Amino acid sequence: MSLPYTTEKQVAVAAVRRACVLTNSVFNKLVKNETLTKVGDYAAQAVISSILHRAFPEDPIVGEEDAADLRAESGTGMRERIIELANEALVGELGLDDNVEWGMGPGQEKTTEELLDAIDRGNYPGGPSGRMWTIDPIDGTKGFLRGEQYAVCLSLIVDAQVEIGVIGCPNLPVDLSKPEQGTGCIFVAVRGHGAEQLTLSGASPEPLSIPASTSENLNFLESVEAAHSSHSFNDRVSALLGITRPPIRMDSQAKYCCLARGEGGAYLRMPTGVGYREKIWDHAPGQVLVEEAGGIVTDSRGQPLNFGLGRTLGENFGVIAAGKDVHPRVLEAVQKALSEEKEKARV
Ligand SMILES: Nc1ncnc2c1ncn2[C@@H]1O[C@H](COP(=O)(O)O)[C@@H](O)[C@H]1OP(=O)(O)O
Ligand SMILES: [Mg+2]
Ligand SMILES: [Mg+2]
Ligand SMILES: [Mg+2]
Repeated sequence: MSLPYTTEKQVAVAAVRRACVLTNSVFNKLVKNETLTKVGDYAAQAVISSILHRAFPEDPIVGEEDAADLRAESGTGMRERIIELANEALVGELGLDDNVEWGMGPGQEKTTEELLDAIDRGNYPGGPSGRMWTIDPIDGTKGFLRGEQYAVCLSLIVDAQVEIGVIGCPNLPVDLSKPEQGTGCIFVAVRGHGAEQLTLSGASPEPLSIPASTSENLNFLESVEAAHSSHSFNDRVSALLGITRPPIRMDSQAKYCCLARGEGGAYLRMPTGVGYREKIWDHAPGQVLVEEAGGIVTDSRGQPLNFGLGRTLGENFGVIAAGKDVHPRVLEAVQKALSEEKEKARV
């Protein structure tokens, strides 16, 4: 029997690989010299959306970016730059089995209008039923611009359940403890069929599973940006758990990837203020990856993340991702820290 979603998985990995080549070249050509933010985000969404559309023309897409500003822009050459970069990524030879037999070999150059439309195809509002893809072309834009961690993130959601997650991390060491081994990995999970790490060229799959953990070898993975998740809350939870090791801070869903391969031990993301709603593209690929590596992903109340409510996670409050043995302990400590905060606010 063939594995489910074989074509979807191949197309998704091919799309993420091409987008990673693109974002790498955007960084080297543009970001290093001038701060041209958003070029990589637009171009990568155009590439991934074009590849998905060729393979699955009926599938709707929930993408982070839209092309409204880009259509209105004139005189800066930004739009031309994006079109050129996207076309380079679409037609370039990647030198691997780029699935020509699936109709997925290098594509044809596209017109400006076609690529702007491809970006705008990410405007699907989401919802509880049917198939949809989520794209975060560059997750962790702040990390990308700093030359640190970022991720190209793609998922397939079917009836509100994440079935496939693919996360490309061009700057992530193959092994955090052995930086000399080089950087660049792609993480892939198919629901019910495990999680694996590939090289950036899509080769050498290694199965992933989260090892058992104790407080001694536990430390939190958390955002670099204090505005995106509360560092002080994590410090309190660490203290309650007797964790002495400092947190591992990194941008993007690379945190889910590290967790899935046994680095860190828990990813805790608590909101910093009222009002921000987490986006489905920021968590869908990470959720299936961690679950397929044997972990648990919930919000801070222990509720599953709800991917069927539209473009955001709705009422889900915070995220706790951890191995099976660690998750209940973190959840309990989070509850304790939350009730301490409430108590403090009362007096
Ligand atoms: N106030 C906020 N709270 C939580 N996440 C946020 C907030 N503002 C932006 N984000 C999102 O957090 C993600 C990055 O998380 P991290 O800091 O862990 O790498 C980005 O997708 C970013 O979205 P955006 O790209 O729209 O800025
Ligand atoms: Mg993001
Ligand atoms: Mg993004
Ligand atoms: Mg963004």
